[in-house]
Amino acid sequence: MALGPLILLLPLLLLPLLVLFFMKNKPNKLPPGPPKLPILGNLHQLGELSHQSLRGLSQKYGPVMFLQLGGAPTVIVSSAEAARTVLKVHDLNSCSRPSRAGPRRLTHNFRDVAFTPYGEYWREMRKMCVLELFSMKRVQSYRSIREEEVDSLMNSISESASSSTPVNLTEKLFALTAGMIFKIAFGKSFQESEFDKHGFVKVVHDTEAMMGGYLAAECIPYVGWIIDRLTGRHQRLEKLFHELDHFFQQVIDDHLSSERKKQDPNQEDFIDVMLKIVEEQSGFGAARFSHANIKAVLLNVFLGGVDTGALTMIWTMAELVRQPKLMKKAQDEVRNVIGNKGKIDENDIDQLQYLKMIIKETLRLHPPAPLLLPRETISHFQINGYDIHPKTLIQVNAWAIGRDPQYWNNPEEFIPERFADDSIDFKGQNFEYLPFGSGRRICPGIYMATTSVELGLANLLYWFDWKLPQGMTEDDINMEEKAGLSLTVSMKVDLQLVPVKYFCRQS
Ligand code: HEM
Repeated sequence: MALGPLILLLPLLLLPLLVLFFMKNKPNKLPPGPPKLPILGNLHQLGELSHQSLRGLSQKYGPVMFLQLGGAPTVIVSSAEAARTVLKVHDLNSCSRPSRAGPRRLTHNFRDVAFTPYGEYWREMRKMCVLELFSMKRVQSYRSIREEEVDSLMNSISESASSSTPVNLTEKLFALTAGMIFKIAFGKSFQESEFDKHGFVKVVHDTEAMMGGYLAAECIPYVGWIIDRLTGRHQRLEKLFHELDHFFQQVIDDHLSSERKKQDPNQEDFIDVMLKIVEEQSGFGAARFSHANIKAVLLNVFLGGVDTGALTMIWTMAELVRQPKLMKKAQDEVRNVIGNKGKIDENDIDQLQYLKMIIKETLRLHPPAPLLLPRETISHFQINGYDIHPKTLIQVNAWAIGRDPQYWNNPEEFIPERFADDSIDFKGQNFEYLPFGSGRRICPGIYMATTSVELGLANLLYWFDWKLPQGMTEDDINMEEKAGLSLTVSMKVDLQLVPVKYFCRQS
């Protein structure tokens, strides 16, 4: 048979298939969003304080907004209702994480819990973390560590108080949370570790930048990898990986050394706990739990535990010193509850209701992770009638939601009393208030975080009055946020305050 007529008939034969194809892939209703550039998409509109620029854009385009961030289709969620739809109604559809190159490298190919895409392995890791590392019982077992670290900070502040010199609270509080995490996770003193203070701050911030940002290779096809090499980003990632890996390997080796003293089973550090799991190999299906898993989890703990807690305390002190009436109310509370006891017991903290409101208010105005951690969708769903496709990045702007006048009166003002009736908390059920996220991926370290933050702040308020350095007034405190592509947001300028002894410490 001649082929000519067959070729002519081909379009007719294919027509039904084409109709079916287009029906199945009918144009979708994506959320609205700003116009985009070729290749970059909307990356150029993010700015260095992306939660702020995204709030600006969402005021124009709506609480469910579509952006193309380089190669990544992204939906920005900026209302409590839309956050509820993503984090509760469609939690299972949207609880994965994007597989970016920075986290992939630093977590030994996603052997951690925080950055690992959703699946059986993540479920096992999350279970292990929740039951073994961050449980209430385990966190309580570290009480003496928290108390020792806070005590040593109070002693060092006392020295500055004797000479009436300002204290760099940003550095001190960072060293406090680092001190706690080093002992809890690595069984090692921060002061005696190889990281000096500034070196450590830098490592934490570099790691956050790598975890939060993109490599050009991920955004710009074909040539992106060249840009990463020219800008040095690729080399920085490799250097950081080796630096962290060397440190984690050293602390693991110390634990395996025959010279190490037998640990009190009631106060095992995180490495002790995880080395036992390596030995027993329970759970984790076919995947073996190895030293690489330990290192990846340690990285999460190091990132989750140090910066966030320190930032919460720093922003709190900055807000209080700007409003002396609130500072006094908080100090009166803690001094009345503790009296002349000269020691704050963690059991006393439950009575510090005003302090708890203050911490909630700080986390509303200054959530340490303003866009939570990025999520990636697994399957298609709709929000407000818009289609959200699989493999879409979802960012919830918790910072913008926490300052939205639709949910909060005088949202830009620091008013702890708004939490007086206790009906709103941060456990992920109030979608207008999400400092720890919500749903399957909610922060598993809430209890660990709040115990350290409450103890640290209660002590700062009990032992000292706080004055501004000479020549400064309350309005001079710079409350701006530091620009940078990071997962967390710090104050632009370090907080320096002068401590004045209220009680004399017996050290
Ligand atoms: C004030 C302190 C803290 C804040 C504000 C905070 C906030 C957050 C947020 C917003 C997320 C992402 C939630 C989501 O995707 O919905 C998260 C996840 C996480 N946080 Fe925290 N966090 C804090 C302290 C801690 C501490 C002390 C630890 C442990 C030492 C920790 C460990 C983690 C881990 C492992 C995840 C990942 C959970 C997962 O993906 O399954 N965090 N945190």
